[in-house]
Amino acid sequence: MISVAEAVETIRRALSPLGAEEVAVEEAAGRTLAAPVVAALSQPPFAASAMDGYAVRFAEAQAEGARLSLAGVSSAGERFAGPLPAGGAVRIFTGAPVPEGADHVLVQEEARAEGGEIVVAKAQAKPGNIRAAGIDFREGERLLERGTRLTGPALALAAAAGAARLPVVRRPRVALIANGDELVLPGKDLEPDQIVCSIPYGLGPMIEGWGADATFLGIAPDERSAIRRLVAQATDCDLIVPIGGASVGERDFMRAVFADLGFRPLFEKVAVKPGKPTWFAPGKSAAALGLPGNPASALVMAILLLKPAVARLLGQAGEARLIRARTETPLPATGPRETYLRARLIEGEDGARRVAAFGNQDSSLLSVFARADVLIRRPAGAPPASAGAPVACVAI
Ligand SMILES: Nc1nc2c(c(=O)[nH]1)N[C@H]1C(S)=C(S)[C@@H](COP(=O)(O)OP(=O)(O)OC[C@H]3O[C@@H](n4cnc5c(N)ncnc54)[C@H](O)[C@@H]3O)O[C@H]1N2
Ligand code: MOO
Repeated sequence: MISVAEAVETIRRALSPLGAEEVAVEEAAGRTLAAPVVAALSQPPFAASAMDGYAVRFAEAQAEGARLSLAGVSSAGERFAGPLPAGGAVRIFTGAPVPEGADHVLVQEEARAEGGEIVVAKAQAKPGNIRAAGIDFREGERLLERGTRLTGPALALAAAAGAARLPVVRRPRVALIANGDELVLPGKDLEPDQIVCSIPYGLGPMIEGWGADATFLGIAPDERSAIRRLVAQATDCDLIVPIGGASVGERDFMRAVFADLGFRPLFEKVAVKPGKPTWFAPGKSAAALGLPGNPASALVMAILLLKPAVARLLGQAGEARLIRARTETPLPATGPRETYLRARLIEGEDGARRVAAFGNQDSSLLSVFARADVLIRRPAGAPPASAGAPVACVAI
């Protein structure tokens, strides 16, 4: 059995980033850059006032009571024509170009207008209140790297730098296939021995949140031909995620059907709890990542393996950021599999973060999963941890 880290590495090696397309900046939220954003202009393009007041020469405006003659106005959008005359001041507004020759903006609260003159009402300590041209970024500067997920602030930066359209990676298409004679869609009356198929309704939004499109193709009964029919519908997908039927039971057909269809298994079990019967098999045009049928196992493995798979297709670095915290409760020793415990973070008043694992970690429990915000990661073969011990957590 391979470790989670090896499984992630295997998946990353087997998949390659998808092609690019161009979208308008207002359409690009949540997309991933396929090429760096390079500034087409400098920001600010000119030295700009940071305050409303008067553009002056510091040396002429330093002393309280100094008088300067008002030479004109510089507004945001319309600059004062010409340089600042000797002994002069230019009325200026925040964001307006600073006239040539001025090296200070006297804020209006520290000045008095008297007829055509400005009187300095408070001695000035040092020149300031001017934003130099290009302090945010300069033309030609590389601002955002390829593989960056476009957040609001990143898009504001791209727009400020003159990018009206952006090269982004095509959204990966992920198909979900449920499997099991016992499963029915939500809202249907249950016959005896049936349960509701729930996992796709959790995976779909998670996948969309990672930047891919998810389609639930339906439930295949435990029958090879039915599974094959659903797989055939996933033709234009990049990833197929069969759920359940992954284990060793006589009716666990998933891996076998995919193998028959030419998908080449690279791993069939992972040394992790929950989620051991997780498998990965790249095919000709798509790769299959099979998740276990137990709901918590499926969702844990989606976070640990499906998320990095989507990140790889998007050309992202995809390193999971770990959250450090101290465990609120003692934790048992782990067995030979790396173990992930559903848990809740508690922000301590002292700024120290604590994390409380739920008491029941059964891999069928969605009631616990829905209340969890992190997974505590315990290494394989770890000894018991006492309350207060530091642990690493993965965000859900
Ligand atoms: N003898 C062994 N038995 C099992 C082993 C093992 O190593 N030896 N592994 C166990 C582990 S660990 C897991 S996890 C499960 C997963 O098995 P499968 O992937 O084959 O899952 P199923 O048997 O199809 O289903 C398990 C469980 O989950 C329910 N399920 C399935 N799909 C859905 C869905 N879409 N929505 C909600 N619930 C679903 C299903 O009804 C079962 O209750 O195997 C252990 N057994
Ligand atoms: O790994 Mo299973 O996923 O332990 O319940």
